[in-house]
Amino acid sequence: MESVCAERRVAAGERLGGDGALAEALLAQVADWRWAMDAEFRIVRAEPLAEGRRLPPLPALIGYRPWECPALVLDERRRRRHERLLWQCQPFRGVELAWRTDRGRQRWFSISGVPRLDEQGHFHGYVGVATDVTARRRVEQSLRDVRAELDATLRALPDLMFEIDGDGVFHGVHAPQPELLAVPAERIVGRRDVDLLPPEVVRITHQALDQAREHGAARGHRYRIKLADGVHWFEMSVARKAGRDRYVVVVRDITELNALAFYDPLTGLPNRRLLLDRVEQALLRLAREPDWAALLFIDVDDFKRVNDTLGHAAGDRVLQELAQRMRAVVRSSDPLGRLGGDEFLALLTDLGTDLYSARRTVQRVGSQLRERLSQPIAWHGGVVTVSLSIGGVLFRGAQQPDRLMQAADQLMYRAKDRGKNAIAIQLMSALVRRM
Ligand SMILES: Nc1nc2c(ncn2[C@@H]2O[C@H](COP(=O)(O)OP(=O)(O)OP(=O)(O)O)[C@@H](O)[C@H]2O)c(=O)[nH]1
Repeated sequence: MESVCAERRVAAGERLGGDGALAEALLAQVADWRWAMDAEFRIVRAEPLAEGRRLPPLPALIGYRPWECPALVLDERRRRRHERLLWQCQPFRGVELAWRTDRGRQRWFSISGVPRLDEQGHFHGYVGVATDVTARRRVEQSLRDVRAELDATLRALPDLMFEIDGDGVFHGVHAPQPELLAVPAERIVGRRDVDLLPPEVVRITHQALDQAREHGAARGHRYRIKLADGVHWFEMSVARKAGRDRYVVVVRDITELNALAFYDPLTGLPNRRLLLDRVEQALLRLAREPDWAALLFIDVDDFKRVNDTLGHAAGDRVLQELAQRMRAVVRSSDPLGRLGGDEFLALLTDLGTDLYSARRTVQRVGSQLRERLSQPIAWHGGVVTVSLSIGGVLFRGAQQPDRLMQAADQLMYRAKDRGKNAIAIQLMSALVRRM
């Protein structure tokens, strides 16, 4: 069947050959040089189709089979396929082979050929043309290089990556650490974020998408999600894909960074920054409520002595143990944290509307803190015992955080002045008159 087609093509060539100059001109438009092979597949002719084309030295091919010619580079797989076609006397097109030039560079040619058959159908070799496809091969190679570089970059990044459209439908997922996914990767593509993620995460995602739709990119959108090993914090960055309502979303696990930025590494309590932020948030809420609240400034007595007599490591151990005991006394919903050194702060909220019972609660929490925290702490076969001085300021309504802190600090010093291991409680309104 193929050889019948080939014969037809040869016949057509002959008809065109009637107007040889036209056929030549046409051929020169689509190819760079032509060649002929004998029945043993040896190249017997190789010549340019037009003057002035920069071609490798074509005579270098003469007398060789393509796969034996030193100038041509044909890998084994391609060689076998090509040789098989020739042995079957099949026409072929678009076989690409490399030509190594003397300057050590490669040029690529796409070769097409048809068998030469005589009237009895006897095979006499091949004729064909070749086209320089080096430019296209170089573009393909640089695309492959870009792709390989992107792949390597992706593999080096620990971040989760998603492709999502403006309606929140996922079109792709890249998860080098699958344990960070809230939903297994194979269940994500083709589904909407609202069906997979908690509403708060969906809200933050759409905020980021809206921003990226308008400005091209969005950064720094943070959210938390509960995974198998606990709560993780993530930061999301989004970039819009050119000209489409499609977005690349990069999600970084910032749980550890977050912990470093907001938690005291020694005690695990909120650090000064997070603590003051939480206190400010709570004060905003309390300003609209009738309930009393109290800010406690807690300072360890003679803590320097622990460091000086038992060493810094003993001091660290004491601070860790005190923090744990404080956490057990103060309600978990109330802000508690380490201000620095041996100073801690707790905000007791929702103490009710009755001043007398609010004051009694503050007194009770203060006593519990002093009682529990002064229990001996084991250290290298012995024990360490410390006491606390606490200043407590009772307030309600709108308050300025720094004024409250200042008042609680003053009261803590009043407790120290009374010989330490004491608590001093006062109403903010009474203090303000004297401040
Ligand atoms: N081990 C340890 N010591 C710390 C840390 N941060 C601060 N300190 C020490 O805590 C001590 C705090 O001492 P002060 O509050 O000035 O004084 P004090 O000895 O507690 O005396 P009073 O406050 O008057 O009862 C200093 O010696 C600091 O070096 C820490 O993270 N670990």
